[in-house]
Amino acid sequence: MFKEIEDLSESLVLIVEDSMLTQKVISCFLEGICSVHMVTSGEKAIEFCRATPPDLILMDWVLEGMSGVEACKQLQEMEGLSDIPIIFVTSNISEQQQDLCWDAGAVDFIPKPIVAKTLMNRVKTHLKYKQQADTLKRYSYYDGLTKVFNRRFFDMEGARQFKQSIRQQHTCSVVMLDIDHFKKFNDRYGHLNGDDALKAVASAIDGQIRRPMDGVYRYGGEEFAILLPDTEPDGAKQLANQFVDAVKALAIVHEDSEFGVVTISAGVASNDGGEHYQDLAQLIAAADQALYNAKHQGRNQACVAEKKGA
Ligand SMILES: Nc1nc2c(ncn2[C@@H]2O[C@H](COP(=O)(O)OP(=O)(O)OP(=O)(O)O)[C@@H](O)[C@H]2O)c(=O)[nH]1
Repeated sequence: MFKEIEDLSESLVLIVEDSMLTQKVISCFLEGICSVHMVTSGEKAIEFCRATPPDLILMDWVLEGMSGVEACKQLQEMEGLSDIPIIFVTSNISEQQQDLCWDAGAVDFIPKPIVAKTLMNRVKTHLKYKQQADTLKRYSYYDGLTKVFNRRFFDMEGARQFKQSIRQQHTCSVVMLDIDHFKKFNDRYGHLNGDDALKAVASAIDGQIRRPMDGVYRYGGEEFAILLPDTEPDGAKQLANQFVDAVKALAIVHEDSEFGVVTISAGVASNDGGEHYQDLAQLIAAADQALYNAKHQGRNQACVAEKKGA
């Protein structure tokens, strides 16, 4: 599982240090282990992390302007940045100062004057921990078979995106997809071929996604959900039709289907920025009803949910 974790060369370490000499010493010791970027203040460190979150931060205690401890505290409180490990590199640190570092969220210390072996080993150890944590996170968000996001992540991310769309009065759309006559496919071609078909369908759907915030999730056995934040009903319908066409174009033979190949049906629902649907469950129920209509009207097509009260 952790095979890919051996190589640290792609890991990025941010050095926050105002002495040019110390910057040089640290980057020299880390050469060949990982990539490094250097900044001279806590403010610049925060700015850099916002744009390019590093895998590890080596933080000086005494800095011009914001102190290292203050920068550490602020980073720990920022969404998406709180899991970046921070090691303090500092000399003559008192017990009270050590307390302050731990309380701010530091994971370790490296004493000055810097001993090359200590620096290299601490950096390697923390980069490996970070890689392992990132890998575990990835595994817990993805579906093992199809490599798209899993249901657990959908439940978390979907609820968050739905709430955000209500707060910002933006439209949020969802497409529910289901493979047509998949039971018959499994019965005729076997479960392993069924698994291969599922993988190909997931990849074809994922291949249609262009915006970074859009996401494909395996919702159930042969059912997928696609979350489309900031997407108007027309755009969602267009994308749903693209999914239908892309799966048909795979031309996976299915002799027990009226289409001769594997196809999908899709249902689309959108909350139009207001309180159209109370929560994500209602939005999904509407998309599911539209999916049912698509099945009922002959499959291999996408239907849009009827407006409430229509
Ligand atoms: N190979 C494989 N099959 C799966 C997996 N998950 C669910 N299925 C199968 O998908 C089939 C779904 O069958 P149904 O719900 O009856 O739907 P359907 O046959 O696609 O019929 P319609 O939806 O009406 O077109 C079942 O036979 C499940 O066993 C999986 O991970 N791998």
